Amino acid sequence: MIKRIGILTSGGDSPGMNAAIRAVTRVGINSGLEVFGIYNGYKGMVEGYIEPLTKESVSDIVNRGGTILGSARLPEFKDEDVRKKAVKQLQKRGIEAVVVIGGDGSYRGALELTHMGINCIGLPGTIDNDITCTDYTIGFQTALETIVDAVDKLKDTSNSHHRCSIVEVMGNRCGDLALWSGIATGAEIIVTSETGFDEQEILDRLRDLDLIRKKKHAIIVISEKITDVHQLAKKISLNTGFSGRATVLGHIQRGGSPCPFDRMLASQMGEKAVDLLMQGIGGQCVSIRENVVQAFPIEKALCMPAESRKPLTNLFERLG
Ligand SMILES: Nc1ncnc2c1ncn2[C@@H]1O[C@H](COP(=O)(O)OP(=O)(O)O)[C@@H](O)[C@H]1O
Ligand SMILES: O=P(O)(O)OC[C@H]1O[C@](O)(COP(=O)(O)O)[C@@H](O)[C@@H]1O
Ligand SMILES: [Mg+2]
Repeated sequence: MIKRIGILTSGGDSPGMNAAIRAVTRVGINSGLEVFGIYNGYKGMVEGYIEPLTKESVSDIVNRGGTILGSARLPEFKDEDVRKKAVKQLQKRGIEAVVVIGGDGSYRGALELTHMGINCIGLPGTIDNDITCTDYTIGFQTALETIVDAVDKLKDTSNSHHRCSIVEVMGNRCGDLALWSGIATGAEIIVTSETGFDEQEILDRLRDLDLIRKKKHAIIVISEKITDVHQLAKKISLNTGFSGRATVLGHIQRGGSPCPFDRMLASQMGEKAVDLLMQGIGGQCVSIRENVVQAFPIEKALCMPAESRKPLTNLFERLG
């Protein structure tokens, strides 16, 4: 039976990571384990920035955004020699297993560590919702709320000025934040890597919305890394009846108090991670599928093709 586990947060932070840290710590301690916080992701693991966590040290964080453990990206962790240093740091402290809260990159690190004898369980902490084996990642719903709030506000001012507002949202090649928020705010156009980007089609559609549909404003929600939204705004001003304005929401989407759904998800997933480690299981990640929190092999999770969002794209078109 294991006695000591570690916990870390890695990659881009997400609201709900703290709730997951709290759940792993409290469930772990209540199950007779000693729990160690590993600071700044894999960087802290390599450097030995590791300290014990107590029930008290995770008090009052269930509602806080960010991560009390800090997060970092350490590309060198792909190097086996660097990982060996990390394993030594864990062994020195008798830490036999680790809960890794992060996205797909962090999962790769967790799998490598498991292969090196440190059982790891991954929890999906990312706003992007780009972990295919889970219906929702911890932080996605909160980020969605932030985006919806921002778009609602932009809608007001766009309406007053006969404007087209382009709102660029995060997602790192996953269009879920754009698609969900576009539907929830009644946007006129949604652009993701799945829908594709055709500038001419967008300009034609905006002219139609202006001249035929007599719309007072238009909202375009677009995923990051698709086009230069400021240039697009200029083209809209030049070629349609709307004046174009672009807003890049940026890191504001990553902050804020987690919504109840994310707090619940983080708590349930944290509990599951501890239970798995106590059964001697590693190399798995926790997911929620059709409302059931369950384990899934990381190896499979990393090569699972993204589910088509066609049904939601169709819904969006039928709502137009
Ligand atoms: N192939 C890999 N092998 C080992 N560690 C990795 C690998 N890919 C990523 N990592 C580690 O995970 C960290 C976070 O990955 P990243 O892709 O930036 O964020 P996320 O986990 O949120 O997707 C990286 O900085 C690196 O330390
Ligand atoms: O914080 P950075 O380094 O600017 O990275 C921005 C990226 O991180 C994210 O916010 C979250 O991505 P990960 O969860 O995979 O780290 C992406 O949506 C975005 O592309
Ligand atoms: Mg990622």
